[in-house]
Amino acid sequence: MKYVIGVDLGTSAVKVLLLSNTGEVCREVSKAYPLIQEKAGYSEQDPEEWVEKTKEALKEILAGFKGSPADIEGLSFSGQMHGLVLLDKQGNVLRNAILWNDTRTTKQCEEIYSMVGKERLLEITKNPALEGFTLPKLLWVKEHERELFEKASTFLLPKDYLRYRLTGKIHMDYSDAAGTLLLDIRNKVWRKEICDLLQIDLSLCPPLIESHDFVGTILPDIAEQTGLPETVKVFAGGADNACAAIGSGVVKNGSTLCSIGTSGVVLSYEEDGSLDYQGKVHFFNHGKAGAFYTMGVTLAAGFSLSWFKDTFAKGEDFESFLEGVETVPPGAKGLLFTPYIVGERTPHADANIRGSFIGIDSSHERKDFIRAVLEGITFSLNETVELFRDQGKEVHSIISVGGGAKNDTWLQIQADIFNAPVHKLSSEQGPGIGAAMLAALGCGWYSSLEKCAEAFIKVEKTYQPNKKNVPIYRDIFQLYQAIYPNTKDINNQLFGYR
Ligand SMILES: Nc1ncnc2c1ncn2[C@@H]1O[C@H](COP(=O)(O)OP(=O)(O)O)[C@@H](O)[C@H]1O
Ligand SMILES: O=C(CO)[C@@H](O)[C@H](O)COP(=O)(O)O
Repeated sequence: MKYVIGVDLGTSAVKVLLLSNTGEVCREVSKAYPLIQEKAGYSEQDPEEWVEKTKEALKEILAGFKGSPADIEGLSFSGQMHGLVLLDKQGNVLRNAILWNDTRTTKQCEEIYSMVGKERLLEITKNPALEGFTLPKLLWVKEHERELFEKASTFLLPKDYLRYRLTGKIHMDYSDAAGTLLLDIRNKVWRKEICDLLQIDLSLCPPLIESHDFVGTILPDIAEQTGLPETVKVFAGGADNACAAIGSGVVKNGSTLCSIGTSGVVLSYEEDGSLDYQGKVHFFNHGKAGAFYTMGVTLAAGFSLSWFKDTFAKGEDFESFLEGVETVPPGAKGLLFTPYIVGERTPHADANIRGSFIGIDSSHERKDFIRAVLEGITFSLNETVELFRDQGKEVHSIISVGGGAKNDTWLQIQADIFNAPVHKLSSEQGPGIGAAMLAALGCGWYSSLEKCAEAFIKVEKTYQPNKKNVPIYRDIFQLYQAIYPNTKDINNQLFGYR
């Protein structure tokens, strides 16, 4: 038996999976790290934490592994997207990473539009300027931390930095580079035109590679610290959403994915880069070479639930926290929640908007609030499902992955609100499985990701939409949609008090 490892560098934790060549998940270890939120709108992490926690997780995987370490052939990565890691000439980290859910860069997004032009930006990158993307973060550091910026020799995204520390090699793969706003996504080159207009030195952009490309073997000291053999081949890996697509079999036309991690995304496969969504949804390179995907993003999906738990039920585990939500009727007895607790992306690209509970009644109990949070997150994701349907995409069924796919009631709520069967896979770790599949492809075990998907991906259970609940949720969704326009102005006025 041969094995591969998938490392998913998430926002809440790094999750390391060991899979056999038949796609069985043999070992799984997760190590959490904190967010650093210095003020409202800021979100950072210390890259050293990613490295330390990954080494700990790998060591634990190896310690409990019954087979021979020499049979572990390959390793690849999936990573939270967009986060800016700045390195100096010696490869040292210059500051904390500024993450995808950090929204301090509204001014820099305006600067991008005024220097590059909205139309031109869309033409090259197929995406609008959003606070979460990497280029606005680079501009923020250039403006606010000039001295530090001048020391920068290259920038990386989170999993690229981790790969660099494990192999000593500096690269970025296309699926993650697509989220920087510097990549011409159809021609797969860094765009000098954007760099020049914004006075960013093109040499800051690292060499580009495909997600399944071989990068090198792991460094001897990493092998020694983790127990991995020095022969393990490392492959580039991809953006976590591209990897979640691979790990759920979204590698061909007509398949849709819902991934609920810290963020939440609804994602659809695109064969080529020709369709024009006018920037209403994100449009990125897939981890499958030559393909693309479109997706809408809820900034605080799982994060809304964990925020509510940590604030009002600190220390409780998710299982006991979610107990009883299945007894609350759809609509949480007239209680609605919007998950805009760190701003929003799809369909409202608005860094200032904040969340609401609407309809609080003295009869409401804790479980009603929790149900309202689950429903609100799902309504937000349904905005993207509806956007896809409006563009003529058929959403026949949806594969659900990520931490949010651990709970039965939530999966049923997804089927009822999306009005489509929802498939739960044998492992909810879509991004980690996708990373392992890239390693399996790189090792030459399979001739294509499609062939690998046939072996690695198994549907465990399907949740059919409940005929009674679908029309109830359809009506409540319209009320949910009315909250954004009615709270936008109030939130703008509250901004100064945050
Ligand atoms: N048992 C559970 N039931 C429902 N949701 C859960 C459960 N455990 C974790 N989650 C949700 O999953 C999220 C983490 O998912 P994960 O895919 O690990 O995120 P990330 O990749 O961003 O680190 C948490 O924020 C939480 O809301
Ligand atoms: O910003 C995006 C996608 O554009 C996020 O989806 C990040 O990629 C973080 O992912 P999770 O940690 O929530 O999986």
